[in-house]
Amino acid sequence: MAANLLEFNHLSKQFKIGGMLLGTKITAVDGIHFTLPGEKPQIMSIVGESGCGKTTLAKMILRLLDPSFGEIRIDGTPLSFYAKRRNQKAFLKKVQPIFQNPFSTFSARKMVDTYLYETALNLDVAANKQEAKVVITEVLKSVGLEYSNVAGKYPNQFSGGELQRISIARALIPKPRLIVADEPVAMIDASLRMNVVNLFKKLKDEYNVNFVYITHDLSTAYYVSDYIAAMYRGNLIEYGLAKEILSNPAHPYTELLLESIPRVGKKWEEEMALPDLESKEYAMAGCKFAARCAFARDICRSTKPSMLHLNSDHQVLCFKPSNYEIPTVSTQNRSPESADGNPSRLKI
Ligand SMILES: Nc1ncnc2c1ncn2[C@@H]1O[C@H](COP(=O)(O)OP(=O)(O)OP(=O)(O)O)[C@@H](O)[C@H]1O
Repeated sequence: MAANLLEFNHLSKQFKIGGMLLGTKITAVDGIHFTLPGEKPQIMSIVGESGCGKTTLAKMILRLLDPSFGEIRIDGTPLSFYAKRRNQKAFLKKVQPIFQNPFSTFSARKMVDTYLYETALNLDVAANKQEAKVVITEVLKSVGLEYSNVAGKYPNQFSGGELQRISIARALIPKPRLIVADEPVAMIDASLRMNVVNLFKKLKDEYNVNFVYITHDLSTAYYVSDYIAAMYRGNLIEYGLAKEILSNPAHPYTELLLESIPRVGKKWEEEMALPDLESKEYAMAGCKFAARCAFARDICRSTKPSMLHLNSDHQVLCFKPSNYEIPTVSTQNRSPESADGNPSRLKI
């Protein structure tokens, strides 16, 4: 049996904020524990509003940040294996990043094809410039660009969308196992976003490559995802096959996110503005979403939910689908039913 592509084992990342004396800790990623199967290429979207921990998680997958607790494994190998200097090139051959802003990915003073040549030569994909040109021509073609239209040009001679396609081409050069794309379309005109995201779908099969697609924009995740991981204040609140989650969201927060889909291009954080709650929510005793949840009962405020496996393809961090029952809480502690169960929809 193929190893899982990714395993997140009780993964947490804490940051210290504030001064030495009055400082506090924020748990940006909080005990995340799930796996992404590896037998065929997948696109897993990590979705959630601003500040939920998506970028922190992406940085840990890319080894740009070390976990505070827990570990990530890729194809069964802990990422700590790649910390050794002699294994770092192997990591770059296996995992490639695409960042949000293509204009800061490429220096304004450097021709963009220089980056492509460097990647091909440094990662041993090509032995010389001539071989590199063949590889570069192929990857550019895969993202819909001609070598002759790219070579010798500077970043400011391209649109944001073109430049992001060049970033994707560069990431493809070592034929990686995984590409981690953190908000890759956030800086691109709304009308061009789907072009870029649809490329992931095409490249997934063409290059047998997996994608972790990080976005606050569920409307694009909706079309490309095989798996969806929804995050809220550092917690993984729902995870599973995209078609399961999209047709049958189990967490009230995921439901709200799905309701926002028709409003393509709207950033959730623009309407879900509750910044004063943020630090309180991170430190809450119970479910971090309880203060905003139309279904919350006392148990949600007092007790942390644990992951409930609804079926083999779908899990949720919520008491509601289990009818507010948890094995570890005695019936005396269970709270009385609240109101009508008819959600007054939160405005997002
Ligand atoms: N280096 C850091 N030091 C302190 N706090 C941090 C640091 N990086 C992230 N955080 C905090 O961790 C939380 C999660 O941040 P993160 O950037 O991972 O969220 P996000 O979901 O990617 O948000 P966005 O979509 O706005 O980038 C936030 O409260 C953020 O302020």
